Amino acid sequence: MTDQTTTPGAGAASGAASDAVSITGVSRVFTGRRGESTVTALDGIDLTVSPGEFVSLIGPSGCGKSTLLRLIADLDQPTAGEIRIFGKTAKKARLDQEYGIAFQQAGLLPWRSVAANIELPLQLHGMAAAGRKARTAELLELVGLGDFGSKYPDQLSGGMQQRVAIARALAESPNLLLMDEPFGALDEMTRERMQNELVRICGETQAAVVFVTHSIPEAVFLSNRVVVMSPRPGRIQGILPVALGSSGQRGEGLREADGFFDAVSEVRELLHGAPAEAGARGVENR
Ligand SMILES: Nc1ncnc2c1ncn2[C@@H]1O[C@H](COP(=O)(O)OP(=O)(O)OP(=O)(O)O)[C@@H](O)[C@H]1O
Repeated sequence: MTDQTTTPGAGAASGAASDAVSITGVSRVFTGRRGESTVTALDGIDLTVSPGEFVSLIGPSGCGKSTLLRLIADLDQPTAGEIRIFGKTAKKARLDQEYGIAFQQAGLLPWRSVAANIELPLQLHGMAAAGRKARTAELLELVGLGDFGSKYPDQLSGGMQQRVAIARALAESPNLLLMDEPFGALDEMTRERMQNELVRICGETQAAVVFVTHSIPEAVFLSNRVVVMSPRPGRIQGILPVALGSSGQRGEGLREADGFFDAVSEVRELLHGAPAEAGARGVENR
């Protein structure tokens, strides 16, 4: 994870191959079935994410956070503009498995053991059994589930299931993780524990992360930069660098630190700078 005192990648998108993600002039307009109604979900988005950088997207419900993540993941295509991942088109990056994805629902296969869930992408891409076994053991340790490989998803708590999903997303050592509210369904205590875990994992893997959340403290705790989006049409309202130290310095104590509260307030103020009509509905202050 990069030091937050520098803000790598801040400013206009460069499109350089060295950027983990480069988004230039991206818009997404959804058109109704008969072409009569249109929704401009995103308008003129410019953003770069540097290798190893943790960037959160936050904003009112419906401002286009998930749409932006889906465009990066090549699950949808922009109406205008360009997206590059490590210099590749979104499609090429998807085919080359440049990133891992984790969503709110862990999405595990209930009939496969924890280890078999984690090794699925490796199996699909033809890795030999011995290599898969070794890599899976490594990943289980990384997410703190060393003793749970033979269990089945329904024998695990929600937080443990989410850790399995993260391990699976990391299976092929991607340099980029795309996460859409991965902790949204967890209780507050589990959620904070998972945030601590994610900070540690990112420190160890040095993966860049684009993370969608509704929680301001979660965004501040995890991120090098917080991208605040405005209500429809989704635009970037502002980008806040979070100077709270490297992953090693982001422990439990940070949640009580003055700098943490200050950053939370700054994000809140940026959010409230959004047009008052839509307010910041759908954003949690906890
Ligand atoms: N496939 C689609 N067809 C039509 N409209 C869509 C489609 N996907 C998203 N939208 C619209 O685009 C806008 C942005 O949606 P999106 O899900 O990206 O918002 P969000 O910020 O992730 O919301 P939330 O915080 O509630 O999850 C919304 O108005 C939504 O209704």
